[in-house]
Amino acid sequence: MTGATTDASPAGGSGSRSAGRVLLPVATGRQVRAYLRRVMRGRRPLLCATAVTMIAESLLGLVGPVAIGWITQAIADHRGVGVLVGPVVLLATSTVAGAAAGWGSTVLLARTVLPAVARLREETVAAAVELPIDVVEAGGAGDLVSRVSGDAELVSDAASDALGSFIGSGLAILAALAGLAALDWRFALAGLLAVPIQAHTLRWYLRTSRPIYAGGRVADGRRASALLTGFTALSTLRALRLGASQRDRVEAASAESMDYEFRAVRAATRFYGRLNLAEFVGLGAILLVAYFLVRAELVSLGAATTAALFFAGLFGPINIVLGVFDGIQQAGAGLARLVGITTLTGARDAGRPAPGPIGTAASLTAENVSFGYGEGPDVVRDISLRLEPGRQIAVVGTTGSGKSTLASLLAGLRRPRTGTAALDGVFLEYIDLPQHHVALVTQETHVFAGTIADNLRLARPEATREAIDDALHAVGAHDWVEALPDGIETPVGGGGRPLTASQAQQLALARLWLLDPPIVILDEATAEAGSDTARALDHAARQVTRGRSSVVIAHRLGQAAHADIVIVMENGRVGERGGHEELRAAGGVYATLWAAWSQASSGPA
Ligand SMILES: Nc1ncnc2c1ncn2[C@@H]1O[C@H](COP(=O)(O)OP(=O)(O)OP(=O)(O)O)[C@@H](O)[C@H]1O
Repeated sequence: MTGATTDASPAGGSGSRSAGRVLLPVATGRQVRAYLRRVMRGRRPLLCATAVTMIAESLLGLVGPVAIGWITQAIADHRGVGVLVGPVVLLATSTVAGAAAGWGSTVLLARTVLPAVARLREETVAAAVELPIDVVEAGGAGDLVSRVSGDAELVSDAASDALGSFIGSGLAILAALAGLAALDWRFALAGLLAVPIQAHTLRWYLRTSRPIYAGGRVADGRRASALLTGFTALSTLRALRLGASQRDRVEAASAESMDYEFRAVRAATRFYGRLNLAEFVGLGAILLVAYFLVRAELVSLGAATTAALFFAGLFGPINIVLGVFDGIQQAGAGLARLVGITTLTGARDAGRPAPGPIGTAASLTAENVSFGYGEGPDVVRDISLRLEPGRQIAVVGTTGSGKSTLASLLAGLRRPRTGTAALDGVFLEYIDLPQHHVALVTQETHVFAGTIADNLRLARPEATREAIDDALHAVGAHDWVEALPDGIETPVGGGGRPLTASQAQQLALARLWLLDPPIVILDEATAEAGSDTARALDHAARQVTRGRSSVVIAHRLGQAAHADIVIVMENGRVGERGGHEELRAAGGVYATLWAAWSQASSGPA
């Protein structure tokens, strides 16, 4: 099992604990490097071509100062205008060629790096979608959202912008230093006086800003979690008048996040201030050296001008390179959080047995499955069952006995604490998107923003009009959908036409019909027993389970009468197990429940 949310994540990434919550893991430096090597594999030729055009761009950038130096010298020597033609043509050509090389390097960089960033985004979103619910719950959905949005944005910006500037400016610096040395080694030496100050400043800045950025990203995740909790639990918070305390939580998370931002800005201001000092020292030294060298006639005035221009021309690239560390540090913190998500599925895949083909006649088994929420006690205890192809198991029990929890374990949405849930012998957590094999309809059905047809085509994008009508007929929703002004094209969900709970449930069942999975698990409890709605939903449920293997959480006891096996849950355990008639005859808990049910309702539907 991948206990992904503990401090020592299974993949070795470090999870962080905050305010009692264990956040999703953050990848280690080694994991990030391994990930980068993997995504950049096969892109080496493009990367080399990018580097070559960047070097060309930087070298061409040096031609300008050299040409201006020649021109200055020619004017100082009172030479004829004809002498200027060569340097001027060189200046113009190098400018055009430099612009072309700059364009080429930008295009190549985009082709090299942007697909890698896109892949990182895709992989992390895919990994995030596959995370078991308990991992997301423990880590906080907000943290996950902030990773796949904010962190992905930082990495994308750094890769497409900062990285290019970093490489280009780094090369420009090297070339300019070489140019300085070529003019006179003493110029290079004078310019190098700035380096110790810059190196010290950079070391100080990296040491200071790394924890600020890492902490800031985590704080942003926490703020997103607090906000998301506020939105998703809005009605509960309002009903219980808990708005103020939730607002306090959001404010505290925002204050923490802002504190990190202030600290980052303070560090950056001091960083740039110290860099200005380094420039002042370097340029002062070069001008001093130039003064003495020209006076001693060891270098020409033109060479001295070129040297000063070279050094002044270094300010921009140096500031860019050092400033880019800012972006790279932030992106590094974001990248570690993104790769942290992929380590969870990576750890799962490392232990994954090669799954054989899972057929449509697969059998679903649970062996000694136990589960509890968070660090709480087990609410499902030591349950074993086997669902044979085409058979139906009904699970009954009092409220809170663990039925819905068992349903989510059998659907692979949650992972057992101990024991295993498997499909044809393959553990559910080793199967990509087990919903393709096992589909679950829960008590909370989400109506997605879009038309009714859009909602149904989520299950099968290529579904024809006829297929959609069939599905609606099967679940008994065809008539009310047809009666809507735009039929299946009527907008529903998020601002669209409101649907009743049982209509939403019917749409969920129609989606299931289109999805056509071999195994279905039904855990819906929208309708009051004995009502017309209950009868309609029971009919729809029977339609979608016909010919399939199914587990029906029988919130209305009448649903159990048609099952091959009935399991009675008591306090998380299997209390009784057997056929409907067999259990009725046994005179135990089920018989009592059934008698009460039959009396209270107008009879089984
Ligand atoms: N997300 C959760 N976090 C913590 N505890 C939970 C969570 N969901 C359920 N529980 C607890 O687990 C136990 C089993 O709940 P479960 O919903 O599985 O029971 P159930 O038999 O399906 O109940 P019902 O018929 O009311 O839906 C209950 O004590 C419940 O309070």
